[in-house]
Amino acid sequence: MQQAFIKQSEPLVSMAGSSSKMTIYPSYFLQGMPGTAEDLFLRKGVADKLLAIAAQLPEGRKLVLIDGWRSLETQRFIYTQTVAQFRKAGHSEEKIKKEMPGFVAYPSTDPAKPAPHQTGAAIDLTLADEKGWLEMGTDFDDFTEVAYLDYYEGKTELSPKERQARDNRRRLKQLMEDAGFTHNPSEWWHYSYGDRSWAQAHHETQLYGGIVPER
Ligand SMILES: C[C@@H](N)C(=O)N[C@H](C)C(=O)O
Ligand SMILES: [Zn+2]
Repeated sequence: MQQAFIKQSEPLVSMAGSSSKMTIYPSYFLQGMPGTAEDLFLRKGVADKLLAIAAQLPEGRKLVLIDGWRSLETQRFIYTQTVAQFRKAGHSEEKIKKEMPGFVAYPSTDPAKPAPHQTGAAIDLTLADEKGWLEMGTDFDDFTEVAYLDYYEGKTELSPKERQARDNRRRLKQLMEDAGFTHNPSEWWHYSYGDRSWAQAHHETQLYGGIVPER
């Protein structure tokens, strides 16, 4: 029997031009991936939370939204491409199996067990100021341990650039967690509100299921 997600009827809304303190950088569209659009969509409730975070940012600071709702086609493409990259880099099949769930979720055709971005409740994002994206220590989608959210925590010998990255990751985490989002320990850029990992972290019921309009 299909699980009833209590906010499943909530619409996806466009984030393009939604706030002067928020920009979109639809990375997968810009990389020419299949199933992408030159816009970024999120569940209305998730979008409202991000708009509230953006509104409280200091002058000159912005949120940069990199990816939100993701089609099955795009999730499949990223998954397949990343497995191929890991194999090319010489990673063992055991290492790939262990690391993939943290870096790229398995593409699901079951709306009751969706990959996080298929729900429209997961967001990849960063912070920017007048000079550009803030230092975070790695690029977006750098699938190495340096991207782990806590990578710089507990390290005593940090360069000035690494200290900046640690502090900026902390800033983003604080903003997101204060608004009720949950983080992905493997990726400093990935947060969610209302999907399965959020439900597990908050001892709540998952609010949103997948939106899988494709074959
Ligand atoms: C692919 C990356 N940007 C991402 O979103 N990873 C998480 C784990 C996902 O695919 O849900
Ligand atoms: Zn993500």
